[in-house]
Amino acid sequence: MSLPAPPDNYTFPSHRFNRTLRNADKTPLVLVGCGSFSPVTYLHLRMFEMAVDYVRQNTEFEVVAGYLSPVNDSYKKPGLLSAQHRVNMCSIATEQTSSWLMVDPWEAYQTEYQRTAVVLDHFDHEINQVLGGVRTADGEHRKVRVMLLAGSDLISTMSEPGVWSAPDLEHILGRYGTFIIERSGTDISRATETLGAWRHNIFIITQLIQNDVSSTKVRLFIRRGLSVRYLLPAPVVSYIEENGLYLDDGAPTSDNSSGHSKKEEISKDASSASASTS
Ligand SMILES: Nc1ncnc2c1ncn2[C@@H]1O[C@H](COP(=O)(O)OP(=O)(O)OP(=O)(O)O)[C@@H](O)[C@H]1O
Ligand SMILES: NC(=O)c1ccc[n+]([C@@H]2O[C@H](COP(=O)(O)O)[C@@H](O)[C@H]2O)c1
Repeated sequence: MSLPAPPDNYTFPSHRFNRTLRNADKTPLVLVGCGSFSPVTYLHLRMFEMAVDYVRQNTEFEVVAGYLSPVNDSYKKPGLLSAQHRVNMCSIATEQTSSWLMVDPWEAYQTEYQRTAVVLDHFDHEINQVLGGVRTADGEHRKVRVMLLAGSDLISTMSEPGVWSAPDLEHILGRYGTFIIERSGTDISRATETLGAWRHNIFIITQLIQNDVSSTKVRLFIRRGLSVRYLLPAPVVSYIEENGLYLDDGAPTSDNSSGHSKKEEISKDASSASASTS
């Protein structure tokens, strides 16, 4: 797939990228979490920790980096605050609470919505072509595997007609693969039953300590004047308070007033994707 030009002044964040593989027998892996992150919560950050534990205990991969990729404003999901605020909140959360997570604003700062398949291609390009992959302690080059990290609610939309194009599913699940964090309210076996062809590339992670925080609930609490402390990092709570975010339903979110639903938008993108890839 062809990649759009990078946003102005863009550089791929790699300051926390582990460029030397600890175990030369393992395959280097980068986890990419795509989502609205409006706002980012502790659960979003924990998804990466759960994935790292799962990878270490159950797979032949070694995680060398983890990225949050906030979705573009054109996604037009209700409650989607501007990309700038969402990127800022994700950056505050990762820089102040994690030693290895990074935020990539490439997708958020594009001039239009970018499908997840294209976002994964962007990561693959930056990591394997531009950075040149990683090396073992002996200096041997290794290509890095890029995989999507998602909750089971997102994966269940892959069986809904019109949300993802068939070529995109093949691209995401066949070429890259995914780690799925189970989420209460989604039946994981039903969510994945139509994805059997890519079973070898789909890893399901059980939440041993159930956490059903969602950005929607956080936004609702803020609107009602309820505390959201300890649901998201304290510096993110301060950022929200200082900027008066999420106090009312509409402003100052990104423009979601055009009347288009998320599904209509994605469906439109997905069909143009099918047309361009077939
Ligand atoms: N409680 C949770 N358990 C498992 N996965 C989650 C949970 N919350 C979010 N995710 C996953 O995090 C990713 C980013 O999601 P997103 O930013 O849309 O969060 P959200 O909290 O579901 O947002 P919203 O409430 O605005 O729909 C998605 O893959 C989603 O499935
Ligand atoms: N066709 C697609 O590429 C497609 C479809 C639906 C959601 N997504 C992605 O899923 C992520 C999370 O979406 P939600 O916030 O709606 O759960 C976003 O990054 C969005 O871009 C991609």
